[in-house]
Amino acid sequence: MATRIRPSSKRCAVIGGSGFLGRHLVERLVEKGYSVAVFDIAQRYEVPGVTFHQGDLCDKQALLKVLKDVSLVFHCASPSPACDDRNLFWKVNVEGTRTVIQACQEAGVQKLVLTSSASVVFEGTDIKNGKEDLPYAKRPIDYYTETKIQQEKVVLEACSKEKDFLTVAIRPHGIFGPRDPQLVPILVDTARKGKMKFIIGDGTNLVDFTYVENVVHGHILAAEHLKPDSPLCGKAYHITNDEPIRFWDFMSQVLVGLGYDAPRYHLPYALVYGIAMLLWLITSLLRPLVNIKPTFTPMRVALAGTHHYYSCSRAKQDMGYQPVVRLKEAIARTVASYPHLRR
Ligand SMILES: NC(=O)c1ccc[n+]([C@@H]2O[C@H](COP(=O)([O-])OP(=O)(O)OC[C@H]3O[C@@H](n4cnc5c(N)ncnc54)[C@H](O)[C@@H]3O)[C@@H](O)[C@H]2O)c1
Ligand SMILES: CC(C)CCC[C@@H](C)[C@H]1CC[C@H]2C3=C(CC[C@]12C)[C@@]1(C)CC[C@H](O)[C@@](C)(C(=O)O)[C@@H]1CC3
Repeated sequence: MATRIRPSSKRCAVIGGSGFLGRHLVERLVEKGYSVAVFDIAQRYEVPGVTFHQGDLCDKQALLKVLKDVSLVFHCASPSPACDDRNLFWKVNVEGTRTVIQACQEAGVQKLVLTSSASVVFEGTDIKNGKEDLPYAKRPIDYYTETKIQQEKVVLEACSKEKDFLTVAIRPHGIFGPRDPQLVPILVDTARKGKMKFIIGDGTNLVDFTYVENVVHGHILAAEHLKPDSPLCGKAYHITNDEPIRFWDFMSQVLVGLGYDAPRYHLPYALVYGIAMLLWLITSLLRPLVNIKPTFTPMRVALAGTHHYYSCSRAKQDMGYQPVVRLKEAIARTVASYPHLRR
């Protein structure tokens, strides 16, 4: 019987490696001596020693070419949550992830690390120190979350010691840091439009914001601890900064750091949420005619006005996780990295 020659455990592929998290992950993997192949629909940078493969993860043949000689795959690709395109989310996050699993199994990949999201358990109501055993959201707040739930289920169910294919899911929350295309740019855009004067709710809600290097650290630890006899097989792990902060204090620190005023006036949560729902409904109905993207979506308002912070004790226990960059330093580094967004 022909025996398959196993590729080195340091040969990996990063699907979605051109994105914000993906690129930070690629850079750290290279520093740690991994040989890295990036698979993404777009190539946005170059790193010596990293090979780039442009393709859609829904295309199994394209994936197979890249995965045939790697033992470890990180899957951190997703359409942007802002696109709100249900068909695209299902095609890429659910069907595409099934294709990734099939391609991994056919190519003989041994480990798959998925970037999921802590929002898979978020329904718009308070979560305080949430653990991984919270049930998946029954009524996910948007299409992105709906498909992140299905994606995580598909990946964790595929974990099989018999097939020599192990999977684990990392659930980060509110990733921020240099080059993030979402959090700081949207925040500054909102401030420039004069809409960041208001605090939604009483302003005391605690939230996790997680520095990108800590998220990267969690992914690599997960990959290195994922073994047939380890507790990680087929499980999900919260990775946070382990320093919940008031949502509005975080926003204020970033805004003030960039020279903008901190929000001051309070608006009732229920009122803003109601308006956001109405706007979402109207823009959805108008979508065939015009594509309007409201700043205040129901998801953003829910995130801004509720508690949502998560325990990462499972990651600490099973993989020795500890954040490597504290929040104060993380905010300072992030603010310094956006000189072009200063007032
Ligand atoms: N940013 C956050 O706050 C956050 C929080 C929790 C989880 N996540 C998850 O982390 C992952 C990375 O997020 P990010 O913020 O870096 O997003 P990003 O948009 O910067 O990166 C996603 C990458 O996926 C690629 N991609 C999209 N569709 C693809 C396809 N069909 N085939 C191949 N590549 C494709 C994009 O080109 C992009 O480079 C996502 O899975 C996201 O759901 C993000
Ligand atoms: C207008 C608003 C009141 C203030 C603007 C800030 C806003 C842009 C960010 C604050 C929290 C962020 C966030 C995500 C996107 C950007 C924010 C809404 C997130 C929805 C991106 C996808 C992730 O998977 C996420 C759901 C997660 O679990 O981390 C994010 C949650 C936080």
